[in-house]
Amino acid sequence: MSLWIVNGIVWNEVSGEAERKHIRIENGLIAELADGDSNPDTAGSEIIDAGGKLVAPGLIDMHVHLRDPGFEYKEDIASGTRSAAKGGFTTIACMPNTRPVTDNPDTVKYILDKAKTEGIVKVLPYAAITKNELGRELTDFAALKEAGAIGFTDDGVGVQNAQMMKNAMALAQSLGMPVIAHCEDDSLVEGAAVTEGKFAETHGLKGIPNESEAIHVGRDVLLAEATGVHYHVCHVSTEQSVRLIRLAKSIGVNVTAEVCPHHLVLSDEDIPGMDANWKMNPPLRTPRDVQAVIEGLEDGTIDIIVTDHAPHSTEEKARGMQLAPFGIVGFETAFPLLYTKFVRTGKWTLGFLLKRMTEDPARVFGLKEGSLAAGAPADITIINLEVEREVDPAAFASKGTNTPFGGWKLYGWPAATLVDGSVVWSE
Ligand SMILES: NC(=O)N[C@@H](CC(=O)O)C(=O)O
Ligand SMILES: [Zn+2]
Ligand SMILES: [Zn+2]
Repeated sequence: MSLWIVNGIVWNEVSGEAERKHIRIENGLIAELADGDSNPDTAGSEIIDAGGKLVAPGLIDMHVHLRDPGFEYKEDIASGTRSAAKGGFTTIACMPNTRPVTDNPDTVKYILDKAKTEGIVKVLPYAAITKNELGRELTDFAALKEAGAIGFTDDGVGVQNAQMMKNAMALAQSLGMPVIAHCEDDSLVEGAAVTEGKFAETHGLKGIPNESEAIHVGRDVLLAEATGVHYHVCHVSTEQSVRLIRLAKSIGVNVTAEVCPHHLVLSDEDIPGMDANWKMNPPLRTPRDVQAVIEGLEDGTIDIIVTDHAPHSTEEKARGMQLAPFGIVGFETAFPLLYTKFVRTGKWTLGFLLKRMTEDPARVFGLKEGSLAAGAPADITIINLEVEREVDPAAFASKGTNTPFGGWKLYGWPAATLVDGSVVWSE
């Protein structure tokens, strides 16, 4: 049976304007975008009336933590994909810092199987670069690719040894797979919880310096140049990293990069006190860094936006700034935050924001999703741009409530999410 989404507002990249359209879906694929003034023949079809809401390609998040297997008290594939769908995401790529670490084909298969039975959005697993993410021994890249892994990363920790990273890149390159890097030199961090900057100074804390991230970016773009691999930088947070990626791109290195909403809207000077809901890795940086990552995203140095959704339990986060684990949840605030802070204020067009969360991640990782073109999978998010609501962590679909954005008043709330033409979530 066909499905019509009528009276939706669709962003037209060519004209740079929003237009009213009716969308026909057949067999889980986009079949047709009809003019909003036309009167389509919907007889015998199912109909969703978007009622003037935005109809966007389903959002794509290439950096998330589903915590399954092993840390299901923080999140699992059922709760994590529900949280994603509620945030408007239809494809998510999950990190391998699970228990066991996703460093073996069985764990990749477990994630894919469970996503099929209990997940409600598309789940793409990454596999670890090194066994147990310990940085000592490479995993079996060929077997992990065969099992369904889409790339290799030790997210959560940096690969400390340059030769290990070079070997990983050469092997990934030979298999046509990307290497995705959490950039952090352990010797420069040593137990610090927040960035070097005003907050650390005021509270007499040791800070995490910008170089701890950028030194890996610099090393790795050289190794990417030498090996030719597609090298993707995780959660860019510093001015120095942006500068290095910009230079590497200018000389043709095959490098791409991502940034998180929190690094675009918050600096260390916004941290209200010793509250671990403001603790994540990389940490909130200085206002100067925030400006640099915004500019990097705007000029294309940074390709995509990801949430780095990193749920932890209330008990873990209650251990305080110094002892609590790093990470904040992100699915259910990402779009409203960026829409409210950058689009409603006139800094970005709606098209710019949508592209960085749909078409660009699809391009960078070679996915067929991320577009409303005829023939594309009917992964769709219907978003209410006009209603203001308060962020209520207690109402999250995620098991995690660890967010610094509780109580923020935002616009741009998803109203319904479709995957392959089926409604998987609606308010
Ligand atoms: N970002 C975080 O602060 N934490 C992530 C790890 C990571 O993304 O490096 C986690 O797994 O909790
Ligand atoms: Zn990371
Ligand atoms: Zn992460």
